[in-house]
Amino acid sequence: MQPPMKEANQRIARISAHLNPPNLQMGEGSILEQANCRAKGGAPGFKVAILGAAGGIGQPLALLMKMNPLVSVLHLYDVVNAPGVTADISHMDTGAVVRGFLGQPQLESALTGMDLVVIPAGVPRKPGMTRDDLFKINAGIVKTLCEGIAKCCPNAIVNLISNPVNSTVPIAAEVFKKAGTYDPKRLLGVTMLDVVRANTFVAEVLGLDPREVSVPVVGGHAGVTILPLLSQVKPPCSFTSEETEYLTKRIQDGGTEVVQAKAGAGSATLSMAYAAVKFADACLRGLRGDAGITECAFVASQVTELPFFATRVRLGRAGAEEVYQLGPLNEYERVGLESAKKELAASIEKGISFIRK
Ligand SMILES: NC(=O)C1=CN([C@@H]2O[C@H](COP(=O)(O)OP(=O)(O)OC[C@H]3O[C@@H](n4cnc5c(N)ncnc54)[C@H](O)[C@@H]3O)[C@@H](O)[C@H]2O)C=CC1
Ligand SMILES: O=C([O-])CC(=O)C(=O)O
Repeated sequence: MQPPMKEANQRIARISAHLNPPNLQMGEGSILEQANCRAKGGAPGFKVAILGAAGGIGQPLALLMKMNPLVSVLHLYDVVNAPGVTADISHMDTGAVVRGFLGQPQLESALTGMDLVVIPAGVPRKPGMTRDDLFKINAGIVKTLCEGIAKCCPNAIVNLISNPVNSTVPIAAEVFKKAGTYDPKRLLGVTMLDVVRANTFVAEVLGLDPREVSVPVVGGHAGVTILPLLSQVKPPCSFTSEETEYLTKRIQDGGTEVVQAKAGAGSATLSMAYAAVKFADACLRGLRGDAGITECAFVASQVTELPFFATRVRLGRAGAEEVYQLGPLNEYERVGLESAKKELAASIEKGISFIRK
């Protein structure tokens, strides 16, 4: 039976009133709450926030997270354009309820209650720049966002993408220490794109499907600190010294390859969103209690003398529950490790002193 005309008109008026752009800047009164819809995000799953959700990485990342069945609530935060991205993504007929948050005054609402916070906020490189050149701007952005996390969701797992990762992870750790909320297991620098690239490039050389290949990449996430362990590739295989040289360099320079190809229009966004979702999904499966989830990440570590280092970690309910050792290295990798540690030490120190100064 059709509702009476007056009631139907009222219902339409009530919903369309909430589709005005200002009301899409959701926080307290989300579009769903205001329109009194039945969906409240109560489906089983995890609550995930993306900080920097309107950016080159943030948008495809939001799209892919909205498709992830482990996500029940997806908060999209940015200092620009969050309402538009939120409106767009929220029309996808997948399970996660999407809410948007715009600007610093809505950061706390964006973060409250989150299980996982993914951070791709900050400026990307242009040709000729190193990742370290981004420190000046991104250090402050990461600091502010992590202060919000310490206050509103101190137990959330944090996936930090913003560059330079080798310094932003130490920055985040210092912010959390200052706030008294630091749990090293819950702070993970995302180096998954290095692994994704390594799998792809190694598969190309071997003539295999990249899905069958697994390459551990250790160290950090910039230039020589990115150290693929080609002696530990699965399935077991061997490389000529030319192949080793070519693959190591290509993996280390993968980011620069994209920056140059984009010629001023930014750095890797689509492959990064893919890698970020692959990593976030592993974290969520760990949170759910799945056994045997391992990925490489840049974490607090005792594997070397440095306080942070990327190796394979086991992901569980508490985050990075176990940090694996490097395993046997060949001579080429031992030399690479020394160069990686030298640069890493300086980048880590730079991040720490940014907060302690
Ligand atoms: N870890 C990794 O493997 C990779 C890291 N990156 C890094 O990810 C970062 C983002 O890259 P893109 O998405 O390409 O840049 P983008 O410029 O396209 O997007 C960044 C977004 O962050 C937002 N933002 C700026 N300040 C913010 C704040 N205080 N709070 C919240 N959001 C803020 C911007 O409004 C923008 O929407 C860069 O630092 C880049 O170097 C990029 C690729 C790989
Ligand atoms: O190269 C960049 O600036 C972005 C990045 O970290 C990557 O693509 O690996």
